[in-house]
Amino acid sequence: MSETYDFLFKFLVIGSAGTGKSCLLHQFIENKFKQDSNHTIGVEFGSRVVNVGGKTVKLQIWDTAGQERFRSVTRSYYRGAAGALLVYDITSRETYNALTNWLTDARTLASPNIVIILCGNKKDLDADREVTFLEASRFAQENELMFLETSALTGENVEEGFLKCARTILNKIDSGELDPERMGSGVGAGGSPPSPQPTGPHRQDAPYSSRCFLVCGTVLSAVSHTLDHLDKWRSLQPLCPCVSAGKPLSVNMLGSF
Ligand SMILES: Nc1nc2c(ncn2[C@@H]2O[C@H](COP(=O)(O)OP(=O)(O)OP(=O)(O)O)[C@@H](O)[C@H]2O)c(=O)[nH]1
Repeated sequence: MSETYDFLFKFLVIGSAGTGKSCLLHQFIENKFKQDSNHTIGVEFGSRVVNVGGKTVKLQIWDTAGQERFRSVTRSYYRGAAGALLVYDITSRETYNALTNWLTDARTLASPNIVIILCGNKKDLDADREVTFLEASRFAQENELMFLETSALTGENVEEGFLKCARTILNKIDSGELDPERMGSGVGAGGSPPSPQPTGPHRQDAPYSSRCFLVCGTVLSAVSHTLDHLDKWRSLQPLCPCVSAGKPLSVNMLGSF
């Protein structure tokens, strides 16, 4: 059955490795905590239709890997995002200190006007807290971000985070500040999803070349070629026109990297 919605928003979930990005996405989509979450390889994807301010909005959410070695791949998915959850772990000052870099990437590669909500995740681990609510809210204020502390484990504020971001984007559309018709706005009208438009070697107009597979190989080199990992890879495959244009990936090809 096809879904109907008024708008489609492209969202990113960004932040350092281990902050709980995949668990936040899972909690939002499945309404439960993702047990045994592994590091994301490249980019994963989820979507959910929500009602915000009387409108039906489909959120197309890209969960990016936080590990540095995937940074060049994940950066190519920023373009055209309307909103982002910027995640740090309240029990890890290191992940908080990295926020400025993530923010710069989002505003440079997605759009200077991207709507960002800062999420201090693992709120349930208050006893191990390394970052206070007050300092993070100051950081948010100084950088014009919305801010919430969340817990992917208990579900606290997870829905609120995504909805707050969506509501702000809708308000910008209503006020005329954001033109949904503009290319790269990250907003699509009902039934016409904005394409992911990755840049770099995966960009839509890139002809097939060995270089494309080399980049894909960078992702794959981090993993052994078990069927489980092949499934992970397949979640990226439709986004890479180099692969989808008649060059299906096989276990043998994986083995050749
Ligand atoms: N206590 C607690 N643990 C959490 C929470 N969210 C995630 N975790 C744990 O934190 C670890 C990392 O979670 P992930 O969701 O895989 O982290 P990630 O940010 O997606 O990591 P990368 O994919 O490497 O970027 C896992 O062991 C989770 O079980 C939370 O809200 N509370």
